[in-house]
Amino acid sequence: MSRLVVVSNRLADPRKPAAGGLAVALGDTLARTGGLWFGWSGTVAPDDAAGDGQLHVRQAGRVTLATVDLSAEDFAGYYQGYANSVLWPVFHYRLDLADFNAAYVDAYRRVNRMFAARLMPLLRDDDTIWVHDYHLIPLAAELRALGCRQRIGFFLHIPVPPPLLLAALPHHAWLMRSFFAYDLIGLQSQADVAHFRRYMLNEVGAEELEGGRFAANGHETRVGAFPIGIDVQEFERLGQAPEAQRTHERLLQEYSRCQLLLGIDRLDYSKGIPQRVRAFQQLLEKYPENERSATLIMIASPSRDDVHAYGDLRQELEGLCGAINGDFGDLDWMPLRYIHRVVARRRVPGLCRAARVGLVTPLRDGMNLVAKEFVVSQDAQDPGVLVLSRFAGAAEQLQEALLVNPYDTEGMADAIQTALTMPLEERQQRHARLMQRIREHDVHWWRRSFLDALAAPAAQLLPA
Ligand SMILES: O=P(O)(O)OC[C@H]1O[C@H](O[C@H]2O[C@H](CO)[C@@H](O)[C@H](O)[C@H]2O)[C@H](O)[C@@H](O)[C@@H]1O
Ligand SMILES: O=c1ccn([C@@H]2O[C@H](COP(=O)(O)OP(=O)(O)O)[C@@H](O)[C@H]2O)c(=O)[nH]1
Repeated sequence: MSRLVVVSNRLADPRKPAAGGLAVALGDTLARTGGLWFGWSGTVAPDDAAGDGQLHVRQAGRVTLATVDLSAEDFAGYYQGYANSVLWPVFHYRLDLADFNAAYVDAYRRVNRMFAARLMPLLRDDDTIWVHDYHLIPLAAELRALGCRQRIGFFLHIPVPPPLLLAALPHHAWLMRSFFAYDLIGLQSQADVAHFRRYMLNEVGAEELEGGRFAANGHETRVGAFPIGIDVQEFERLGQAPEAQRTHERLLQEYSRCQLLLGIDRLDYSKGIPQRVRAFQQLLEKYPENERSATLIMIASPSRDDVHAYGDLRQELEGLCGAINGDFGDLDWMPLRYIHRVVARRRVPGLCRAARVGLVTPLRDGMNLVAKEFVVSQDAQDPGVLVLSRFAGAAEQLQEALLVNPYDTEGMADAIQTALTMPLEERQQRHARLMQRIREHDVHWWRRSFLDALAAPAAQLLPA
């Protein structure tokens, strides 16, 4: 059997908890298959250090972790710059937040070339290479230029915007053509596949062949939707462990007179956090029976702090939360608990189980694994209700959630009220259907279906 080589910017030690869906999912995948995980070490080398690109190799269970450092200049230009100030906002439909600084794309190319050069000597002939996410779109082209002949698959964890938005990227033609160096491209949803297809046909002039294949300039690639899932069994085990149980019991005690609403996100403008807070405020105004009862716990863990737009968001949010607590709070009740810290993953199931309503309301999101974790954490006899943005990738699968438009404050407040007052039988029915879908399409299904498609002959049809 060929060895799996996973390449991603962000790594996690598969034996440790991690915030961020990509690291969580890849950790779960590699813990099962073993293999090599290659990417950024998370370290920015000081200017006088031996230099960027220094390779560190260590073993974590069955997984070999091979990581490289970045220089301060590359970290700023590649990670904070092109990846998170250009690609992230554009792919999340936020052209207004994009910073098209010409130096960023140079750093992005440089780091992708450096990654390819460091990875190449570690590869074996029969390896299967699986590259992840927007940080590394040109990596396969760089590897091919160095003579790499192994099969290379790519999975994009973030959404694909409509072609005209993509075309606003100054280097879109170069970037999008570099996808043709991959044998297979996986996207999160059918909506993403539709946008990708239209871009390839309209902007690249690619020829569409059978089975999700596209051809242009003598190269061919395949594209399909492979919605990422969670490790349901592992998450259920986590939920039964003492730490999750303790978290659950402590919350029930502390908030015994309250109905808890919960949001867990990285503090990111794509997650619609201020919009959610405004909807909660509207709930308290429009349905005053919730005063002294409905309490929103909002975990907004620190993320990409040095990127401008993230700092602005933090300020906005802190102002909003303070205003709501000031306007509605009393000596013995605060409507909102805002926590700007990472919550250990082992506590997440206990937190979710204590909540009557899970609020997952991004303006745009590739998938959103918290939506799935919330459902799996519930007591099937007395489950909480998931309020889910129709703009999260997860909404294509989780149709039995209460789907909302996060831009519609009043509509969202009404949906939260519906969730808070939903009869037990309806909650049970919705939960059972959601569980079935999440179990069927778990992280192992995701890995298997992607890797099977990558191993299959190019002409084989992709799953619809
Ligand atoms: O690595 P960071 O810059 O700290 O950011 C964390 C991750 O954020 C994004 O996660 C995405 O992947 C999830 C799993 O597929 C998906 O559910 C979510 O919708 C995406 O936003 C990013 O794509 C990752 O590269 C980051 O590691
Ligand atoms: O304080 C936190 C915040 C998030 N997470 C985990 O990080 C992942 C977030 O993944 P998601 O797909 O929802 O969003 P992303 O952050 O990747 O955009 C989920 O597994 C969360 O349980 C966590 O463990 N602690």
